[in-house]
Formats: sequence, structure tokens, C-alpha cells
Amino acid sequence: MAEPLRVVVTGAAGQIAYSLLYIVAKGDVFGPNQPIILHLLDIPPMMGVLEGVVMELADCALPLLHGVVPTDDPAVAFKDVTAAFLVGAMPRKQGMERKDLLSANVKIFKVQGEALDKYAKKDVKVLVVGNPANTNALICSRYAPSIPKENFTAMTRLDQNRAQAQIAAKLGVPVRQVSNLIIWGNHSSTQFPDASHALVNINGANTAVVEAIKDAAWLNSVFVETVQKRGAAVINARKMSSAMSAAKAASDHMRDWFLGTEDGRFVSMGVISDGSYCAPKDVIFSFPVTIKCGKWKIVQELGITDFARKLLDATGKELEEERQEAIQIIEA
Ligand SMILES: NC(=O)C1=CN([C@@H]2O[C@H](COP(=O)(O)OP(=O)(O)OC[C@H]3O[C@@H](n4cnc5c(N)ncnc54)[C@H](O)[C@@H]3O)[C@@H](O)[C@H]2O)C=CC1
Ligand SMILES: O=C([O-])CC(=O)C(=O)O
Repeated sequence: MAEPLRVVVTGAAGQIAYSLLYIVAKGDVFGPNQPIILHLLDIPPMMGVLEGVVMELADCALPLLHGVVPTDDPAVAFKDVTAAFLVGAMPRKQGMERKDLLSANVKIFKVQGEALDKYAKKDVKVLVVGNPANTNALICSRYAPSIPKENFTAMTRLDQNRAQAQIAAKLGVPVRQVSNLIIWGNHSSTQFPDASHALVNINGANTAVVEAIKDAAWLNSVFVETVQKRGAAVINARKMSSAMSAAKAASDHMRDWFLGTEDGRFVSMGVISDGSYCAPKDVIFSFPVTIKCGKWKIVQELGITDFARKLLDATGKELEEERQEAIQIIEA
């Protein structure tokens, strides 16, 4: 059997982690033959709760889980890790936008960037879930200069999964038959969920979703807004933000990054922008990517309509504004 991988989950006593830890520990992310040691980071007042999570992980009797390291010390949490799920951050409440969390959360990602830089493996793959995820990931990367920028990503997979589920429901097909939905830009209400390159597999043949749905008005309005506002809809209903679906999306994101995307399918990830599709450079922008051997690559030369262009520009502008605000908060 392979040597165990060290995997850190921050916010380990919180609600997303409560679902995520089980998915990771049972082998759904790093594969059924890869043992892991889980490093669990939370803040000092949560150590009692974390103790309960550690008990439950033991009681799951999971064969791939070779060790658990609960801690409130980033130096211990990030030591020699190969994968980092950065979940620990304050969630928004009803009526807030995710960027309203910048002042509460961005400093966490500076500290954790510094700790990753010092203690993690240099090829560590980092997924930022804590909101506002794109800008937190950018700040984290800036404070970890010895780790390649390509190794810092933000989660828009939940938006992609939501988009896929909306299209599957509209067409009355299982979700697995729908692929290649794109989330462009920020994990915020300016994101652009784009179905114009998506495919649906009906009776073994791929058809464009646009052709199958034959309702451009729905795709450009109801569909886009439903996905943009889904996080808020869950908060309004649950009085707490999405957790089960966020944990599933985080595991999908990391699994695809480690194990690769299927031929002919692409997925969306917030990655450092190189200016592809005229997105602003040096922000973490969600693009369609394919992944091979642990490296993501932006899918190029997809057609962009005038409608799409406007939405891509708006979400890019918001990311530039968030970057500026984050730097001001950190330097204040
Ligand atoms: N990118 C995405 O698609 C999604 C992002 N989120 C975001 O994920 C974050 C976590 O959400 P929940 O688990 O529901 O929140 P939660 O409040 O249940 O848990 C957060 C945990 O993080 C811990 N924490 C706070 N500061 C920390 C630090 N410096 N180091 C380590 N741990 C720390 C807290 O003590 C708490 O246990 C929120 O910011 C939320 O908005 C939530 C859903 C989807
Ligand atoms: O909406 C929120 O604040 C939590 C989140 O990011 C999501 O559910 O997409």
C-alpha cells in the first residue's frame, strides 16, 4: 500500500468539515488505495468540539484513515501536508453578500499562507472554500511565495454542481448525463453560470444543452439567477449556509485535481488568471479546466457571446475591487 498522505482540513469543528471529513477519510477523494493522515485545525475555543469529531472519526473504523492530528496550531496543522482544504472562516448570514466577509476572514488566509509557505510540502494543492473564496485564495498564495501560484485554487464546484442539477431537472434526465457547464469568475452573485458549451447525453449521443432545452430566455435569465442566488436561497431556508453540498463539491474539486478529469469533460475551478478570455490578470478567476497528472489547464477557444462578455467583465471587475479591498484590510 502507498505511504499515507497528510491532508489538512481547517475549520475542522465546523459544519462543512463535519460532512467533508467522512468523504475524505473513506477514500472518495484520493482513491481507494491511498491511506491518509488527517490534520484537523480549528481555533482554541473549538478544541472541545473537535475532540468529539475525532472520536467520531475513530468510531467510523475507516481502513484508509491511518492517523488524526487535531490542533489549534498552524505549525502542526500544515506540517508536511500534500493537500489543504481551507474551510475555516466565518460564514455569511441572511442578507449579507459573501464579500461582506472580507474584513472578518481575509487575515486568516494571510496567516495560513505564511504557515503553508513554512511547513507544507512545496507541491501542496490548496483549495480555499472559506468566503469570499477567490480573494482569500489570492491572499493565501501571496503569503506563500515558495509555493507555485497554480497550487492555490478557490471553490466554484458547488456552483457548477448546482448548474448541472438545474439543467438535468429541466431536461428530466439524471445529473450524470449533463456535462461541461461552466462557472466563470467569482464565487459570488456576479458569477456567470454558462450553459452554452454544455452537453446532454441522450440514448448514448451527446447533444448541446442549448439545442435540447430550446429556451434561450430561460437559460439567460432564470437559470443564471437561480445558480447565482442558490447559496442565499439555502441560507434563507436553513438559516445556515450550505454544508453538505459544499463538502461534496470540495471533494469533487480535490478528487479531480489529484486524479484528473475524464476525457471530453471539463470542470470549473477558481485559478490564478493568465488573462485568458480577457479576464483580469492576477486574480483568482473561475475558468473551465481539464486536469492531467495533477496539473490543470484552462480550456481555450470557447466562443463568447456579447451577453457572456458583459457578465465576464462584471465578475472580473468585482474580483479586482475585492483584491484592492483585501490588500487595504491586510495593510491597515
Ligand atoms: N466556496 C463555496 O462554495 C462555499 C463556501 N462556504 C464558506 O465556507 C466557510 C465555512 O463554512 P461552515 O463550515 O458552514 O462554517 P462554520 O462556522 O460551521 O465553521 C467554520 C469553522 O472554522 C473555524 N475557524 C474560524 N477561524 C479559524 C481559523 N483561523 N483557523 C481554523 N479554523 C477557524 C470556526 O471555529 C468553525 O469551527 C464559510 O466562510 C462559508 O461562507 C460555504 C459554502 C460554500
Ligand atoms: O452562500 C454562502 O454564503 C455559502 C456559499 O458560498 C454557497 O452556498 O455557495
